[in-house]
Amino acid sequence: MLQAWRRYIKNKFVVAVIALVFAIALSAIISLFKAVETHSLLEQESLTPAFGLLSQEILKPLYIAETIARSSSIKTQMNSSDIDQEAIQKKLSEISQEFDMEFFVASELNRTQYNSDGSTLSLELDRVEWYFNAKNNDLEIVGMLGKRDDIRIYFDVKIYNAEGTFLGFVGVNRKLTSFMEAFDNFKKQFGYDFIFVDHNNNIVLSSDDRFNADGKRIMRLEQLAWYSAFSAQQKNNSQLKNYLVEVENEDVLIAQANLDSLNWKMFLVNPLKTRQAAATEKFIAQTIIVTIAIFTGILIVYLVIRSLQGEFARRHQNDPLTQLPNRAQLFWQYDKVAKKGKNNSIIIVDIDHFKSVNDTYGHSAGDFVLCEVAKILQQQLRDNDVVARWGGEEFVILLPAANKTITQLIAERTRAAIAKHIFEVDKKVIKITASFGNCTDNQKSSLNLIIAQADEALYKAKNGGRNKVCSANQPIHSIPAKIWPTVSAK
Ligand SMILES: Nc1nc2c(ncn2[C@@H]2O[C@H](COP(=O)(O)OP(=O)(O)OP(=O)(O)O)[C@@H](O)[C@H]2O)c(=O)[nH]1
Repeated sequence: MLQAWRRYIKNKFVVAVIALVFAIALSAIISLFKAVETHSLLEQESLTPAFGLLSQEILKPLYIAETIARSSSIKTQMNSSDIDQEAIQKKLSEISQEFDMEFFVASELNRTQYNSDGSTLSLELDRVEWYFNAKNNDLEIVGMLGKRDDIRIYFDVKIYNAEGTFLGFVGVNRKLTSFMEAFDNFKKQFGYDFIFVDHNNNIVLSSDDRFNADGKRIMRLEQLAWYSAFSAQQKNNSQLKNYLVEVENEDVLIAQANLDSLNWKMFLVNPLKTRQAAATEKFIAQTIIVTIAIFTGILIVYLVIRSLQGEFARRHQNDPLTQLPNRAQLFWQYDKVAKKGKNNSIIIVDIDHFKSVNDTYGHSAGDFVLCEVAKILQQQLRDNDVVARWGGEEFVILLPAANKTITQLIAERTRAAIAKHIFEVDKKVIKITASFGNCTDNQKSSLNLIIAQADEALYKAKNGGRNKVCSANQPIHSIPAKIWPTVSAK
């Protein structure tokens, strides 16, 4: 018994270990795929708002200024020496309100700047330096940034007539306060810094204040450690790219976007250390959760299969000799019957002097008798009755919903059927009889208890001379607990 338990526990342990290893391996694979997926998603999620901000705050004013510079109505106005100031300022004021930016048009012909707020400015050589610098510059669009405390972005786009003659500028300026605030939040959330550089690799604007120009000096891209780690090819790349560079033993992810019309580049700089730690934590947490889920799943499936196997075995276990249900199945059948109602009866049938059949005619003759008796028992019973081989030369009949009188009648009829049956072995007729003990229970008692009482009655029948039917008359709850061993289905 102890050994069986040890074996049982050992088997369970092996199953658990196999399930655990399997679960860990499977969950690691799942988590890995998931982690790669999550990482890409995070990457995407973290970059999308940056590009969103970029297009909303920087590119939009630029595109609007370009569109105005190309519009034929503006060109016609600027080409004329008699500019309709009212019309042009009305137009600029409308656009300004619509897009929440300030615009101006600077005319080369009459050297006047018309602002969207209705004011004008005379473009005199000594007073308005930017105009003459920008005019003489090769760049078609000039981008500039104001001071950090009232941060604004300025774009001046050159206007030409159909013949290619320079007519002046369309200018736009936009406050970048919301851009900087949004980027500060973005930096807190994703750890990125942004850096804008112009065509000379001068840093025009950065979310890291250390890199912004302070009036005395302008920082250059080449002064940044991660840029020095770029290869020559990477430095010259004008495409939209992601690079992974190592700076002082730390991985830094750089995303580069080019603002072609301005000749600017924008870099998003992300030190990966914190993100890697977060990704590792996420991976471990995911692996643990998935492992527990898979392990629990496997164990549940295993236990369900075990229980179904037990149930199946109990239902279908038969005695190999007589093909009658065995003791385990009888218990299972009784449980079913007992749940339904009271008045269940048990008859124990014990072949008389069976030992002498074996001794006289041999063991196979004894087997033959057992099979014949089994057939007789089955023939005598109703469809719902169950006859099982209890062991040796003993049979148990379960009569659901049968009262004492019916039980006695059935037992008596069966006894008579065995007694008058002709058992013929090797052309010799063997006289076989059986003794019967029965008990009717109306309290849904355990099968062990009912059988114990039927057995008492059988004992009386044997003592009374055999080939007899005796009934138990004691109330069932007063029976001393002589418990029959139950047989497990395994
Ligand atoms: N042939 C055969 N004999 C069995 C089988 N199982 C048990 N027996 C025999 O059944 C006999 C039972 O003998 P006992 O318990 O002495 O009972 P009995 O001879 O029937 O005597 P009473 O019950 O007192 O009438 C034993 O000889 C067992 O070996 C079986 O499967 N096949």
